[in-house]
Amino acid sequence: MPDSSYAARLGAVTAARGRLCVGIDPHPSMLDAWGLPHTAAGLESCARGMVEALGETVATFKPQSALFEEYGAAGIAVLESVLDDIRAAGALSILDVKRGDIGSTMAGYARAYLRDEAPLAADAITLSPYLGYDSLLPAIDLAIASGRGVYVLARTSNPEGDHVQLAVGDDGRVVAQQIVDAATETNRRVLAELPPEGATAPAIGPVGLVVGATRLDTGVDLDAFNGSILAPGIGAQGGKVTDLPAIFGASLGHVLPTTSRGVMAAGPGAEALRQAARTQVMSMV
Ligand SMILES: O=C(O)c1cc(=O)[nH]c(=O)n1[C@@H]1O[C@H](COP(=O)(O)O)[C@@H](O)[C@H]1O
Repeated sequence: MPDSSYAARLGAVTAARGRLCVGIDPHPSMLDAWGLPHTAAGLESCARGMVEALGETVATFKPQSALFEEYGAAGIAVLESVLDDIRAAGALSILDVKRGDIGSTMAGYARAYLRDEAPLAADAITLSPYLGYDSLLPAIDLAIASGRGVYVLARTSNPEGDHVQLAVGDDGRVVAQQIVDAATETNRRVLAELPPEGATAPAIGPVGLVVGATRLDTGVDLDAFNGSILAPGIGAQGGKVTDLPAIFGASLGHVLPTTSRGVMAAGPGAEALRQAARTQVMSMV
């Protein structure tokens, strides 16, 4: 089990390395660009090459599970190696699996990714709340118990999400705001139960949110939110690091700006990848 909470480890690694989260999305088109075959061996060169080039400078990596799963057992084996590489490099892994299920089987997904002995154990995973925020509780509870984190989709980067996420509920709040408020409440409960540690106590809880960086007006109020915010959509989807202050305002300090193809497209050369990551970080200041 990790020796401290996800929030504490995230705080330490981002303080040392900055907040950029680099996605590992080995699309077939990315393998083509890197001159690699569409095989598990090509996948391995690409995905592990990303961590080899950036593992000691980037704080968090977000491998996208489907792009490994498409190679079957061999792809899953590569994903396990990538998660090990991230750990060995002193970075944190946010495995993008977007899981969401009824409670009883949600517990199975939780064991698959959030249990110490799990071959695919990550520091955090992404979750989809479409079956109801409370259906995610088995994963949230296991994450809390095992010093891990979760990121719940609230306001996604794609335009097709609007009709669900901006639908207005009985109490006048849009669905995305209900997710933000539910996550805030979970974090408040967890933080209230922590022993008083004074200045060393983490200021944020284990439940993060995904809020895309592709629009200036997210339609949700994040001011009271007390968790980490994953902000994908930078680069290939049109989001810009320079827009983050306008999008996130007072919550900016909790944001992990996230890009996958925006860095990967510079590969396969390690120095070119490092330069692409540096360029993203420099435009954040
Ligand atoms: O949960 C995610 O990571 C995610 C949520 C979202 O709203 N939008 C979004 O793009 N993502 C993921 O973030 C990554 C974006 O990749 P790029 O567009 O190449 O930077 C992909 O793995 C997406 O699945």
